[in-house]
This record gives sequence, C-alpha cells and structure tokens, in this order.
Amino acid sequence: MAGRRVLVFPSSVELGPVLAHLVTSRAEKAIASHGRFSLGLSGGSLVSMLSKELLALPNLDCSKWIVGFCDERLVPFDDPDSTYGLYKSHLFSKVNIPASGILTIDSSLPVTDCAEDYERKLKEAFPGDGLPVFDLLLLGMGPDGHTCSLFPDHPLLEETNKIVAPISDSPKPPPLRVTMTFPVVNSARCVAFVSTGGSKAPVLKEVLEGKGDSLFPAARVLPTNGELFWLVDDPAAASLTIQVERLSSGAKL
Ligand SMILES: O=C(O)[C@H](O)[C@@H](O)[C@H](O)[C@H](O)COP(=O)(O)O
Repeated sequence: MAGRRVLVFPSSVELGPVLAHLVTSRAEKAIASHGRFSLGLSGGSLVSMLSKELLALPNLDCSKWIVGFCDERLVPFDDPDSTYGLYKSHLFSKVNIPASGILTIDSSLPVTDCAEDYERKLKEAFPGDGLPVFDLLLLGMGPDGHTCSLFPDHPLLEETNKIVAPISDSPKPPPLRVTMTFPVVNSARCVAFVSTGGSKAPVLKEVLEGKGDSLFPAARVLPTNGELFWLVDDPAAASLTIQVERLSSGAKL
C-alpha cells in the first residue's frame, strides 16, 4: 500500500471541495496515463456531496470517464433506494459521462444472475486476465463498520473468487444487493473513504486504531499497491488518538 492518509476537516463544508479535487486530479492523471478515468461510486450521503461539489466545478469534462458502482441495491432504477437512480438525477443527467461509460446492474434479474451479469460487464470494461483496476473508488462506512455491501461477520468477507458477489441477506435494507469484493476493492489505484458525523466516531476509532485482524470490513480495505485516504470531519474524528492531517477546503491531494 502506498500509505494511509487520515485527513480531518472542520466540517463537510470544507471536506467537499477537497473530495472534488481528489476526483479531478486522479481523473487528469489517469487520462494522461491510460486515456480514461475509471471511478467506482458508493451510495449514502456521498451521492449528494459528490454531485454538488463536482457540479460546482467550472469546465468539468467527464467525456473520458467510466463509472461503476462499488455496490448496488437490487431495486428498480426508479425506486428511491436505487443508488444508480440517485446518481442519475443528482449527477449523471447533468454531466457528459458517455451513457456507455456508466456500468449499471440489470435490476430485472434475480440477485445471483444480477451479480454475474455485473461481473461480466466489469470484465468487459476492464479487459485482460487480471482483476479490474479502478483509478479511484469512493467508499462510505456504516456505523457497523460495513463498506460496499460487505457487512461484519458475513461470509462474503472471505470471497476471493468472484469480482462481484450477490447478497440476499443484507442486514441493512434492502436485503438484495450486489457488491464488489475485497480483491477488486484492494486492487484499485486509489481508494477514498468519506465519513462524516459524530455517529461514526466510535467505529472510526476501531477501524483506524484497532489492532490487526479487525472484524470491521472497512478496516480490511488496504489497497495492495494503491493510495488510501480517509476524508473525515471533526465530529467523526473526535475519538481518534492517531496522528492525522488537519486540512481545510483549499487542500490539494
Ligand atoms: O447501500 C447502502 O446502504 C449505503 O450506500 C451504505 O453502505 C452507505 O455507504 C454507508 O452506510 C455510509 O453512509 P453515509 O456516508 O451516508 O453515512
């Protein structure tokens, strides 16, 4: 791993512009090196924060972006629970990501078929023998320490064969979902967690300061060769005793 950086902002107001800068700087770097930028998205509060910050940028050009989902809820796209549906209305409808560059699940399929179909789409989008290597994955963390749809104590934490796995017993509704597995997550060139609010403070301390073998899925995100950022606000970081970087909105990553 290229090293973990824990970045603490006074609030999400200062964090947001730095998240947008991380996205555009990694996009610029990826396009210069291999002609396109692959971005994996997560749901939760990230949807509105990321959309707002990206749309505030002058001259945002997403014509060479390819976007996938770190996990997705198996519901129709017009269901308020659909992560794709939310991004469509908040972001995709307002920027120039080519339609062919947005990798979505087929929500009409049963969950196992849906995961296989999505895995096939990822393999097609990332040709070659190895795992898909995303330029940037944006992740959230639940108060139970889950990330993607990888939940504490769930057998999927040990999945090493599949790129995308089905889950039909998600402890957080809706129960049917598909999720990237750890091997894909940890192959990314850069992974950034965004976690804000005081409800995250206890689990954030466990995840960042816990000793080895943590049971928390978010603690298992350790990109093999990539960068790892934690972008958090003061309330989420309130219990941390490790050394952190205190930043404000003008920071460049
Ligand atoms: O599919 C889901 O249920 C959500 O996407 C979920 O996994 C979310 O990413 C985390 O709970 C963090 O959410 P917040 O950043 O909103 O706290």
